[in-house]
Amino acid sequence: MSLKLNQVTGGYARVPVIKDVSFEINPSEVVGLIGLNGAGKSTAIKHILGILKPISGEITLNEQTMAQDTKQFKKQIAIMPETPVLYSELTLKEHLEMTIFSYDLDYDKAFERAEKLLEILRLDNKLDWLPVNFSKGMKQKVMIVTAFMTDASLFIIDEPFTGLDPLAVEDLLNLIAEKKAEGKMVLLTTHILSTARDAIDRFVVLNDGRVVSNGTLDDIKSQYQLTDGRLEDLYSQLAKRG
Ligand SMILES: Nc1ncnc2c1ncn2[C@@H]1O[C@H](COP(=O)(O)OP(=O)(O)OP(=O)(O)O)[C@@H](O)[C@H]1O
Repeated sequence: MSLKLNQVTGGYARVPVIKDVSFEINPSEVVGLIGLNGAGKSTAIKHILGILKPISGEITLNEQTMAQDTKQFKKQIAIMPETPVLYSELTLKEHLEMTIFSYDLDYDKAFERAEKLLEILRLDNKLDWLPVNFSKGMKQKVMIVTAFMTDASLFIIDEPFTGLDPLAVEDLLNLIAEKKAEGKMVLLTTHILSTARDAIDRFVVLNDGRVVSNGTLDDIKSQYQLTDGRLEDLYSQLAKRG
């Protein structure tokens, strides 16, 4: 089981935004995709999800490309998007059911998993609520539930920490650790390195659409000579390198 990006160049309307991007994620690995605003993180994710097609290069998940079996490929990926995607006319329960149907999950087992997640995230008495009733953080929590109730092999979690309260951040970090222990792969993008650093096994640093580093925290610290241990200082170095 692995996700592999092999020399992927791609972008919008055939204008390259990510260039020659290669990295992989292995089972039980949490990879942090990091970089400045506009570095190409979301664009890379859109290629993995098949929303954008590479101009060149290849993406495989568990040795298969999306073109080989689109439905199977997509079923193996769960996404917690940066901006929650909720349907205004569907209740929380109906969102859970939509996930069950789109991932072809066993209804009872998946619903049981979802109920446990709702309890952890303190949303368990809100099954009949509509999105209009949810706060920003609650909407993000719904996205956590719909991602983590699946049996995907790759979990993509895009900038999750900004709208969540400290308890929910801790809950999410615990859920990520659980997935890792189950042998799943996690791709996490965030600017909040102080929160994420202990959860991340390997950092893939993008700058201007290219991978400029791929390594552990210690590798990154030594590459960028972050002597006082502040990982955030990486950003000013990236800005200088432009
Ligand atoms: N829909 C789009 N059409 C054209 N260009 C886009 C589109 N979305 C993003 N871009 C461009 O692609 C580049 C990379 O953007 P991307 O959203 O991938 O960056 P990011 O690393 O995710 O940034 P952030 O940290 O701000 O979320 C930027 O130059 C941006 O202007």
